[in-house]
Amino acid sequence: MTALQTFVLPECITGSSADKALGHALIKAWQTDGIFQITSTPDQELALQSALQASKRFFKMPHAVKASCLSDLSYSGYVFSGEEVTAGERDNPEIFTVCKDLPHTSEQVQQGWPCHGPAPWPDADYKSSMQNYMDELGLVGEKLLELVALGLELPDKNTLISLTKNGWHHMRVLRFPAESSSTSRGIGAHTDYGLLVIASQDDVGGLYIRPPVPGEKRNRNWLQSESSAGQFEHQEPWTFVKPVPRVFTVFPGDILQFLTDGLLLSTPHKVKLNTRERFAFAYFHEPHFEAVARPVLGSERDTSIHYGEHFTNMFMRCYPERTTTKRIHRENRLAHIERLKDEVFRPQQQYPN
Ligand SMILES: O=C(O)CCC(=O)C(=O)O
Ligand SMILES: [Fe+2]
Repeated sequence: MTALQTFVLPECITGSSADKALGHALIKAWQTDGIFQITSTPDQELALQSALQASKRFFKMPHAVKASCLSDLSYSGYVFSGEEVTAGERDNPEIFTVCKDLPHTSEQVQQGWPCHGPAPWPDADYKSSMQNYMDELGLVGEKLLELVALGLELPDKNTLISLTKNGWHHMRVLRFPAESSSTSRGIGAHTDYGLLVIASQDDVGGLYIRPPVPGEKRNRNWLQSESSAGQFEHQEPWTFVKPVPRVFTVFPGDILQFLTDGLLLSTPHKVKLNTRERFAFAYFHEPHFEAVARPVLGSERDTSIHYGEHFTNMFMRCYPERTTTKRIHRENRLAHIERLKDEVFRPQQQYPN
């Protein structure tokens, strides 16, 4: 394939004909390539470089210090190389995950909601550089969702961002070791769980994505019985995502596939190790924990995904042995999800007239 298509985001989205044309172009790029690039602004680039330097400092810390950045309340924190498994095989990056950073005093943490808690930062400097970068990407995510709504010709350009107010956005910072004589596996083929994946990488290279293939059946990864982990791993086509300075790459996650009834597909991707260590960021722009997503296209409009349940299921599936998962089981924290779903789906009370 030639270079990926690259777009520049406008200052703000008004719904103008230029915005609509851009929205259509983004949709078309995803439907043909599975991914596109966005040119970053100088502020975004500064935030990225600061987060990258801070992350390199973090990963150089002694293993015991990194391993102590762990929480049994939230999935934020350190993931050691080999802890994550995709389709039964160990993946090789070490990772720092940042989920919503909620103080012990917040209502949901006090009540014991699953996945809710403070992020176990190694220090204040790492926290501020990561939060600053995530805030920049949050603005990119919101603009993209407005453009996507316009590109899908939804009657209201706010349809998708109505799901993401106080969204459960999260981020993975990944350090991949250089390949060795025993392995070149980075991460096995998978799809990501949410609406949008906004990724950036250094100059080393290793990410591959699978473009849409006409007639190919794609799994619905949000269903227990249709995990996309490991699918197509050894089957072409895969597109190498060439490192390009000063761009983000963007592709759809599972929830966008669900919302669009498969018009947009959650892009499968995998990572191969290279001859040098590699750093990458994967930012996930997500619905609010309590949001209920229903398809905006297609004939299945009355099906739904409760986002908090989906996130919790996916992380429990990914980290069955993590202390966070064990505490969810031990304290029956899933009962909170059941209660939230009951509140949404309980039939309206009938009053005699
Ligand atoms: O290494 C990358 O570029 C992507 C990482 C990834 O797929 C993930 O963290 O889910
Ligand atoms: Fe991923």
